[in-house]
Amino acid sequence: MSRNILSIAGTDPSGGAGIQADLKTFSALGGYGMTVVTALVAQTTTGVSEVLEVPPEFVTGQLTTLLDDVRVDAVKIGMLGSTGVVEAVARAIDRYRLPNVVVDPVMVAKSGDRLLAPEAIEAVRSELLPRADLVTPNLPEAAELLGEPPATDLDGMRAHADRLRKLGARRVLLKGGHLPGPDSVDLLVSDDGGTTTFTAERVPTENTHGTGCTLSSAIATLRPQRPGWPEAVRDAKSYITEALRRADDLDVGHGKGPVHHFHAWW
Ligand SMILES: Nc1ncnc2c1ncn2[C@@H]1O[C@H](COP(=O)(O)OP(=O)(O)OP(=O)(O)O)[C@@H](O)[C@H]1O
Ligand SMILES: Cc1ncc(CO)c(N)n1
Repeated sequence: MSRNILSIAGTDPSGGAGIQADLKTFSALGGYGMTVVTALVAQTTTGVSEVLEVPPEFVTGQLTTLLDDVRVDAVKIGMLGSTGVVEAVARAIDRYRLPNVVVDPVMVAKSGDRLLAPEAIEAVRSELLPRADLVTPNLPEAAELLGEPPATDLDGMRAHADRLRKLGARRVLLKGGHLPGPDSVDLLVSDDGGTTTFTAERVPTENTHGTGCTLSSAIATLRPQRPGWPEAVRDAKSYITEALRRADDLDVGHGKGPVHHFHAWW
């Protein structure tokens, strides 16, 4: 049976992050990809120049139109932008009992540009985390959600992941890509409180645009194809690592280029 995977996120005309990265990832990993757009973002490998938010009522319109027709097997939630959109998405998760909800709490692009209004962080904390089967923050995002300084080592990451679970997320994958060191280590805290680390050798590339979007989309796509979350995370981590290793094969833009979503095909 084919699996339908939905991305609820913003756009990236350069194709490396956001909805575009999500669709490529779903497709590369054997999912049928679908999208609900929350914001139109004028951005490329060098940064964001403009954002046009989609009104919350129209996000709801897209969701109800789609979900009244199509069965969804997993959801990846990325850039939401505003409190109203966070609330619209939370209502749809409840109304349609959406399964396998992966929340990537996107706040700031790699270029440093904000993708979530500061006042919307509270809505992500109170409305979205309790509805997430898995939340996938990077270290600064976890720190913002907790109102604490970012973790600087694995013990600190464990403490932050535990606290995010106390805020209601069923599982937390805290991404350690921002820590220095020869390895890039992510920490999964499962619904029973058990922890698993996923370690990959750090790839020496500047082309890291959209890594977070790609990882969360890979997990959402693989979850219905694997026995559990740890297996989905393990195989998603292999996918993003190989996509990073092959990123320099592409020739896209003058800044931080995209990862190679179709490395297994080309
Ligand atoms: N240079 C690298 N080599 C290997 N793995 C990496 C590298 N950079 C990031 N990763 C991995 O990529 C995944 C995404 O992590 P990262 O911390 O970069 O996400 P992010 O900051 O949310 O990304 P984004 O900028 O797209 O929002 C994680 O599994 C992380 O460990
Ligand atoms: C639309 C969008 N979502 C997420 C990110 C995170 O990098 C980005 N740059 N753009």
